[in-house]
Amino acid sequence: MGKLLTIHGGKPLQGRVHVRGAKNLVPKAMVAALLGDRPSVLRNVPEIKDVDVVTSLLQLHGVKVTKDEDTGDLTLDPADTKSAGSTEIDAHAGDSRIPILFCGPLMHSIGEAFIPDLGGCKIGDRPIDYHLTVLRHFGAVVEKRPGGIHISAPKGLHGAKLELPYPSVGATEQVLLTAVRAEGITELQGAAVEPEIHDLIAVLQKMGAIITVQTDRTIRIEGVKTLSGYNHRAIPDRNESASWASAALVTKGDIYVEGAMQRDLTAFLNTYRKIGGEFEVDDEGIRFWHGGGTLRPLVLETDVHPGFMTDWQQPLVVALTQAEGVSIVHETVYENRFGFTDALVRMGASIQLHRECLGSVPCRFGQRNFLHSAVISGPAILQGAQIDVPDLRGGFSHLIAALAAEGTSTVTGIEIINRGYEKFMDKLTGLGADIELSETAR
Ligand SMILES: CC(=O)N[C@H]1[C@@H](OP(=O)(O)OP(=O)(O)OC[C@H]2O[C@@H](n3ccc(=O)[nH]c3=O)[C@H](O)[C@@H]2O)O[C@H](CO)[C@@H](O)[C@@H]1O
Ligand SMILES: C=C(OP(=O)(O)O)C(=O)O
Repeated sequence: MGKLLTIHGGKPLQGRVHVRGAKNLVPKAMVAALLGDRPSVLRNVPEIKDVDVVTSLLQLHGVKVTKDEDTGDLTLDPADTKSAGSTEIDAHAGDSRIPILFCGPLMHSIGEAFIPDLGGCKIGDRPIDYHLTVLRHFGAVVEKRPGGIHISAPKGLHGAKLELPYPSVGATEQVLLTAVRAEGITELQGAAVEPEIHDLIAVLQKMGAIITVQTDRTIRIEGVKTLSGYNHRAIPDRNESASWASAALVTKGDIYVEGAMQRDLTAFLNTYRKIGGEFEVDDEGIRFWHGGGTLRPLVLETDVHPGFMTDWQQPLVVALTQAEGVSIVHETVYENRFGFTDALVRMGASIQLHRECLGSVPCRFGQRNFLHSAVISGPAILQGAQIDVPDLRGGFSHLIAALAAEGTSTVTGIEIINRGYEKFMDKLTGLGADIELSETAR
């Protein structure tokens, strides 16, 4: 049995939501706890599926994970870390990309790791070649096994001079989580510098790591023999914050996002202002609202930090369907992140996809036959439709389109949205959305 969400559109979302720790940091900080010789405490942990998946994987490896029922804080005790069977690991890996980050910590603590084939959003091919290349440079031996890879370090792990072909977030985290306890110095050039990476570095520094971040995307790590635990409050989820901001714009609403942090949303806020969204920042969060009148079209390119984050793109495209005129969006991070626009077109949006790079940000997809640029003409009157959620952000985007549409929409596959949006149904109801949940035979 699956869930069917019925959405009666046309009501502005109004009120307050609380955004907690970032999906793109919390599970990684949980993995970092494996590197310590003492328990760690992680605060501001959201109730999302990716946290459940990592909790199960850590428990399978002998890590004691205890949740404080009042605060939700997690205590992670790695004292009894052990190997786990590949079949069990596979069964618990879920739809997440985090298992690949267990490589370094498990090799340091038990000498080997089985990494299942990864989940995550199907928004491109998402290879793990950078991860495997850097791990081999550290001295790891990688073997393909049914359902995943086995990785070991028979001669130990040593520091390395590394350069990423593209500033991959995951591969940068792979380097950090491996280099901190490798013997000697690691220098990584071409590193990703997203706020979640800085927060992971803060976690590792609390544990005793020595990490320097230079202004030219170079990260230098001096390996240490042992690390202790940490006590850390995770940075708030900037991607969830941006999603609620887009929801306010699309539904002509007014949403105060408690926990939203201006510093990590600079590029988003600039774009929001240019298209006609209003916002007001205070110490606890940011209020986002539709400023009245018509929204303005925009030329936008996604990019690595400090550029416009790819995970903000999908909800913002829904807002651009409501702008008066032609907008152009060039997606340069993932080759296949516009699949969700099919449903928007069925709802009445005018969106054409192109293989060419419609922009100037250097992009790996231009000559490779990927529909990675979108031309959006608005404003469109959206109509309710039947929708099956394709991926996390695409799913949230469909929800806000349906909430703004005339008539009723029915949405299946909403479970995916739990990967990154804590209690999104409760939050939508609290904002006045007219929605009902029922069971379907799917
Ligand atoms: C759990 C998590 O934190 N997910 C985020 C993380 O994903 P993730 O860490 O998977 O994203 P990456 O930054 O690694 O990917 C960026 C690009 O590099 C490519 N690539 C990556 C690794 C590799 O070995 N080979 C390769 O070619 C990918 O296919 C993609 O085109 O950063 C992305 C970019 O900010 C975000 O959209 C995701 O929300
Ligand atoms: C692409 C995303 O996540 P993941 O890397 O977990 O699939 C996302 O959060 O939008």
